[in-house]
Amino acid sequence: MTVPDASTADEKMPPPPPPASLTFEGKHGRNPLTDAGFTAMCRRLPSVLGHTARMAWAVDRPGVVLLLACQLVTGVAAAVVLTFTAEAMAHVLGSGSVSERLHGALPALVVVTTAAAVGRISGALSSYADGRITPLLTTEADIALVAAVCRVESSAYGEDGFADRQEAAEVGVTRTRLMVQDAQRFMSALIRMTAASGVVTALHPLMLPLLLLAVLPAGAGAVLSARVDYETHYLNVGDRNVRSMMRWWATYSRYGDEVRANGMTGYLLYWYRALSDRIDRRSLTAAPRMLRIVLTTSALGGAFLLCTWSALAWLAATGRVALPVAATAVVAVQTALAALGHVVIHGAAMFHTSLYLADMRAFLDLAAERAPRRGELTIPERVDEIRLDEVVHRYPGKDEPAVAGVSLTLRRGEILAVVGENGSGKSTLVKLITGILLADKGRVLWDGVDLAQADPDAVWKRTALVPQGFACWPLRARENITLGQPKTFDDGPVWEVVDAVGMREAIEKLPRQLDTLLAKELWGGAELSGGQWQRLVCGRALYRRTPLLILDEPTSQMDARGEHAVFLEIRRIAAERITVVVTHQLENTRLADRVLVMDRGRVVEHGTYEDLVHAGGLFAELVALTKDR
Ligand SMILES: Nc1ncnc2c1ncn2[C@@H]1O[C@H](COP(=O)(O)OP(=O)(O)OP(=O)(O)O)[C@@H](O)[C@H]1O
Repeated sequence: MTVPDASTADEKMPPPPPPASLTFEGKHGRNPLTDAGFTAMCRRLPSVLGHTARMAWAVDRPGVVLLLACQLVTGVAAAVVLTFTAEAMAHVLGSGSVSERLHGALPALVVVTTAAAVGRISGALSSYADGRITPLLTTEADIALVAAVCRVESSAYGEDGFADRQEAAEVGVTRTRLMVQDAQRFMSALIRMTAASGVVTALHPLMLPLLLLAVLPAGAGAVLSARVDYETHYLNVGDRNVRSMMRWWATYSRYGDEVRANGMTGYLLYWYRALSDRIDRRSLTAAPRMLRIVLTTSALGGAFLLCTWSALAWLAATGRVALPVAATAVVAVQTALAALGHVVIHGAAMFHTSLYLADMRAFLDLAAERAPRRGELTIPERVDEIRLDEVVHRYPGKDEPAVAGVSLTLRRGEILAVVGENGSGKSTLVKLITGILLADKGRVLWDGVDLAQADPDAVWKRTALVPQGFACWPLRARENITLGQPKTFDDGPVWEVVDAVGMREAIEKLPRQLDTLLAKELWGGAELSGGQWQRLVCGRALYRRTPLLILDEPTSQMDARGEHAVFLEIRRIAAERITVVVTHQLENTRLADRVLVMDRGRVVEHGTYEDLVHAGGLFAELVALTKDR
């Protein structure tokens, strides 16, 4: 394992700590294998088949009809091949000259050839139907997952095990691709097996039980291997989740400068390798178990198979079955054996896939439970007053509330500045005002409507937010402004906000102006500076023209000109809305009608800039600190 460069520079430095050991546990961590034995597999198969069939039916009905028809034709063709093989054998091994015997067998051989050809064609058509259905099915599952995550209450992200369950569900989405294939192969093998078993049983009743014995060990082996594989996957979910996040953070071009200039590469690679080693170790522990399972079940299967062939030889040698019948039996046994083997193998594969699909479905159920269920109340177009009544919010796992009993009234036309030291609860307060988070205690009322009972979409339709950590969408410049509200028929309103945030010159210099893709690291296009991005994000909020405008540290990366332009615009449009600005630039609070000072989740001071600066409290202290440099 490589030790990071920074540490090796000093021999006495302790080795870096390994990544924390994470397991897919938490309160949702219940390994589904605890109830997935062999009987559970048999019980699960019809429901998994049914669910897949319903999903497939919803996305491609003609494809499903084609698939089912092909399965049926394949089965009938297999039965015809076997039946007419028996007839052909009877002629070939019967009495008469060679040419007479061949002549007699000819019609049956023609039927066998035709049925075999039909079977092959329907097999090819089945694969075609699978190829049609599977991509649509995977896309549907994928979109369902993305939509579910986008809709959950934002508090769900902080829930124990939520991210790991999402990661497990992502694997379920990728495994959806195998489900139709597994189901199709299972069904086709089942039909072929039924046809062949009928023929075999007709030849001698002893043959079928012997055949079953020959393939059952292989089936048990496949199920046991699937369990071991899933168990390993289950143990690795947490580590894989962290590893893929680390991978993204370490390789994302936006963070490349920090990684390089702070000498992080060595440690990040150590981290990445340590996690990968841990995952590999678990997988390698599983390998000998798998080998033991395969060897044991193969040996058992081989022994039973020997018994089957010996029994057939004995039946023929003792005259219990006629020679032509014995010859057909060889073909039928081969067919039944192959089909039975496939039934068991593909049944086990479906069981395997169904374990992952179960994770996906369980996550979708969880996400549905976490979807907002607040009520249907709507919010008027124009909001005159937002009132907070003793509002408290505590994040899960925290002892202290982030907002600890805040009462406040915001009125239309007013600008409120919120200040306070790091961690004092400003951003949390903003999230409570917008209904992103709901109050644990107390109420947030928009014109008398309690946000806990209001339709969140109605609330967010009337909200524009510049969050502290904003997104630089890999979209065109235009969509980076209109995203969330693409209402323009021409670019007039877009240019208006571009002007308001002083970005006209920068946008006009882009190769395709508003059409320029702002995603250099992905597909070319252009890149903006940090401050330019922040101006654009402010433009995005201003473009919405909503009754509530909230800006959380909106100008932290801007130059003086940008900051001036943004605050001028905020002032200009303030009469029409309620505006909240969170800032550490205390001078900027001069533009506000009122300043709210927060400390440890509480409002400790409240007034105009002039009042507070002379009040000798926390605000005055913070202002003095900004001047003492
Ligand atoms: N998602 C979260 N989960 C758990 N705790 C959180 C979360 N977000 C914030 N906190 C905690 O809540 C408290 C208030 O955080 P908040 O982000 O509201 O502070 P802030 O005043 O906006 O700070 P800053 O000035 O640094 O932006 C902090 O103790 C923080 O650790």
